[in-house]
Amino acid sequence: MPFEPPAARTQHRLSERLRDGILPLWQRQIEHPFVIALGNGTLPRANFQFYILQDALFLDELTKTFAYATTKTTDHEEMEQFGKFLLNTLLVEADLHHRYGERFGLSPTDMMTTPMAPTTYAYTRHLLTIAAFGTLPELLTAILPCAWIYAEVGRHLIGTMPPATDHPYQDWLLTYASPDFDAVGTWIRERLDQRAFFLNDHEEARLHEIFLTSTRYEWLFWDMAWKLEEWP
Ligand SMILES: Cc1ncc(C[n+]2csc(CCO)c2C)c(N)n1
Repeated sequence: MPFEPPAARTQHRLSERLRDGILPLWQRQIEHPFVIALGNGTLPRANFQFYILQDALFLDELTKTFAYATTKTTDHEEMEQFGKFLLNTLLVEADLHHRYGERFGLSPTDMMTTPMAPTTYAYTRHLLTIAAFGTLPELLTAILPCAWIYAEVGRHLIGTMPPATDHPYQDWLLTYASPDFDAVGTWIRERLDQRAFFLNDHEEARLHEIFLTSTRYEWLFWDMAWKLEEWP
């Protein structure tokens, strides 16, 4: 059933209306057993390895959504920012993956020849379809949960239990709890909120649907790595 936004626009900011419309699902991200085990360091290495391999494939496609974003604006500041996100996604994440790849004895070829699991495939098709055919507000909405949820998960995990120096996933936790990473989500929210003024109810309803779908896929991504998802 399509998502029904609340009739009254009680929240001033569109980004807050989007999140408040699906708060229970939002909360369930930090309650997922994969996230809890990642935070307390008990996550089995096989699950983390599966996650890192799938995430490397995911990030390659996310990079392409930023490339599409530059074609949907004439504002130079936005074009510059999308270019920075594109490069940053490639560099920072490649570095994180490279380090874990080395630790787990995985070569870049191992990483790139791993097939996408069903959820990685479905989530990236969702993002790329909107990136190719959608408007800029639709694209910003599609990528917002990915930036926002990771910043919240990072902050939550570091806040509840600062990782010991021998924590196996310390790099991952510090990357996503860093203010630099939080700035990505903040910038996307600001841009989206600025554009919200020009959207009619129908267009806003479409954004609620897109936001819900991306948030569902973020939850499914943890779940995929927890269950080591396979194709039938
Ligand atoms: C499934 C999945 N979702 C979100 C992120 C977090 N993330 C990594 S790079 C980037 C964009 C800005 O560089 C974001 C949001 C992830 N790693 N994997």
